[in-house]
Amino acid sequence: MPPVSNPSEGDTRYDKDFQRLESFSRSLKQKWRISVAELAFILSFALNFAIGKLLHLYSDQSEVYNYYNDKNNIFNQYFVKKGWAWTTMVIIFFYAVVVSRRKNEPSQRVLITAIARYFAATLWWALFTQWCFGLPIMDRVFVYTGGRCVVPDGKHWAHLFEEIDGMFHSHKVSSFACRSLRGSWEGGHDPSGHVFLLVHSSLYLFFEIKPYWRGWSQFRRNIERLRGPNFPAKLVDTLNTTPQVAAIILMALWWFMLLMTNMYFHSIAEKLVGLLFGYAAIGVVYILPRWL
Ligand SMILES: CCCCCCCCCCCCCCCC(=O)SCCNC(=O)CCNC(=O)[C@H](O)C(C)(C)COP(=O)(O)OP(=O)(O)OC[C@H]1O[C@@H](n2cnc3c(N)ncnc32)[C@H](O)[C@@H]1OP(=O)(O)O
Repeated sequence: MPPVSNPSEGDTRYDKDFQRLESFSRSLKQKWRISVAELAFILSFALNFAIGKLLHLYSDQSEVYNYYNDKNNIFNQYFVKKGWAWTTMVIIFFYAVVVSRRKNEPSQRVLITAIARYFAATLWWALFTQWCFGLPIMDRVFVYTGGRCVVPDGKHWAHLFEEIDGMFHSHKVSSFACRSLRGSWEGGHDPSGHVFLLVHSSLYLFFEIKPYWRGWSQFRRNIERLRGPNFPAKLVDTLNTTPQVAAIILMALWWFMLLMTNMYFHSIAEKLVGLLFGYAAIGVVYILPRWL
């Protein structure tokens, strides 16, 4: 029979651990102005990176190269590749519910600050992945480090391409345009757009929904209400009382897709650069103001 521990001894140990955790949480808040939950979520992307690498190294090849890291998989093509549109839809839905539930309180201030933060996050996403006074930042990093778009036939775009050894090279077209021309993106350091987008979007959603979070037990109660008949009506009801559910589902998908990217695509350095750019704007928008 296993030894039975004295319950009061267990309680004391539990109390001590709890006190330690509380004092860690206090000092984290005082020194770094972030909570344990925020730190855990921020670090979860580094953990994702480590798990992806370990799976890549130690799993069976058939598990590493699976449906979810095929470029044409549904989640990549319809979700990640349109990732900011999904994030936008979820946040609009979230604030629509929040505002509709604040019956007697004015919502103007809440909305104005939420819209300002949304535009700041959108601006950073656009500058990094779409356009930054010409090439987006991720493509600029690539061409500044010696990268080129190489196509077999670039005669029609002579002002953009230079012919070298029968192939056409350009450092003026974006990765998106290069892909459309069926060219290859060669040389240079190519920061991972996927890592950036998935981290940036998850952190943005996390920091937006966090002030409205009522704890896991409330969340569990609302989810448990989904059981039984008439699921669609109950789902609508749950989304109305707990709009965080929509954001959490999207964040779970982003975490999973990030794991696939970490398992299969890009070099370690390229993923780390994507991760740092993903952290950057969120740090400026949500954490930096706490020091002002
Ligand atoms: C309160 C709030 C109020 C709000 C009030 C709003 C008011 C309303 C105003 C509206 C204001 C407008 C706001 C804009 C509204 C939008 O949001 S509309 C815009 C919609 N567009 C999007 O969302 C686009 C999102 N996509 C992107 O940003 C870029 O495509 C990406 C994903 C960053 C590009 O990354 P990339 O260069 O493909 O990434 P990279 O990691 O380098 O990948 C390399 C390769 O590996 C593959 N790969 C990497 N990881 C994976 C993986 N996990 N699985 C499979 N393949 C993978 C990639 O597919 C890629 O392959 P190729 O496609 O090149 O063959």
